Amino acid sequence: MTAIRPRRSALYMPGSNARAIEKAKTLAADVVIFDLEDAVAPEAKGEARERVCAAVQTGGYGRRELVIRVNALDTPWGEADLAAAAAAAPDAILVPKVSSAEALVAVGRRLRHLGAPERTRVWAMVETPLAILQAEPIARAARDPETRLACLVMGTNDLAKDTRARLLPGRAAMLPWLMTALAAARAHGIDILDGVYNALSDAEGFRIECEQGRDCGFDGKTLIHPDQIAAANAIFAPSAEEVASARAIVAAFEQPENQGKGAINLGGRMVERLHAEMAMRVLALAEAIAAKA
Ligand SMILES: CC(C)(COP(=O)(O)OP(=O)(O)OC[C@H]1O[C@@H](n2cnc3c(N)ncnc32)[C@H](O)[C@@H]1OP(=O)(O)O)[C@@H](O)C(=O)NCCC(=O)NCCSC(=O)C[C@H](O)C(=O)O
Ligand SMILES: [Mg+2]
Repeated sequence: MTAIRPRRSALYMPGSNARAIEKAKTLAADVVIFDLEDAVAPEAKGEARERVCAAVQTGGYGRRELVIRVNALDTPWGEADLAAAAAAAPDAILVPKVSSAEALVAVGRRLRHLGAPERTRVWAMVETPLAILQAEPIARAARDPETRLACLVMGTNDLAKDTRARLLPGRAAMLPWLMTALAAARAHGIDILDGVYNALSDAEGFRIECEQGRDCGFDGKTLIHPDQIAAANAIFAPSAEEVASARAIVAAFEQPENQGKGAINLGGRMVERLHAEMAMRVLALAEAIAAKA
């Protein structure tokens, strides 16, 4: 099994907000996303680019994964963002409004041309109606090493804007699109993060939406405020009961009497070898989270 990198909580912050960029060094988010796109006004784009790239190069963020969200390449800022981000060498560059696999191939080529280090991966926002319709080819681009694609990120605000679907409790309208993107990501072995929850002060609504995202299979949730980090970290981590159950399943299949069996009875439940594989992933994720502490 490849090493797991926990991505329970991915906190966006405007690249124009110096206080937030500094504060992120002390926050328990697994991922810090420095935004140069929608959270930054056009007149502040240049200054934000410089501030964000300097912060990434200077460091001080410990084990947090650092991601720069650039403006789309067809905007007046995209090319300069990509060049500056490539030189800053974050863990990943998040590309917004991706609607085709070809767009990712073009970004990958530009990054190679710019000399971006191999360790800098590409993440793609899934936030246009076309991206939903093209989710499988977009995720399949991860099989082409030139694209560097490692993770999809749902952009539910843009999806709501472009489709006119409403972001209501339960997300009935969004669920088919969330699951389409999730199936595409899983089919091609990459991670996928759920969209943001805009109601900053609604802790209960946020908890419910995190649990829904976790139960849908997302690896974590994108966040907009530090107050959302603790709940996301707890909900997207395996619970103590899940870890205990995973240990029991792995131990059961290690028993000599179960060596040749594909399915066993464990405490009144049928458990198959696929459950042992799932259990090993739960244990690996729990270990990776513990190693961060
Ligand atoms: C939403 C906010 C504008 C709220 O700001 P504010 O009211 O100022 O927050 P607080 O006063 O409660 O802040 C308390 C302290 O926390 C720091 N803070 C706040 N937000 C962040 C953050 N995101 N990261 C780091 N630190 C943050 C404040 O500086 C305060 O610190 P201190 O001075 O020490 O007390 C604001 O939270 C915000 O700007 N959030 C992020 C907005 C953003 O990045 N949006 C773009 C991404 S969302 C998106 O585009 C999704 C996708 O593309 C889609 O289509 O769906
Ligand atoms: Mg968006």
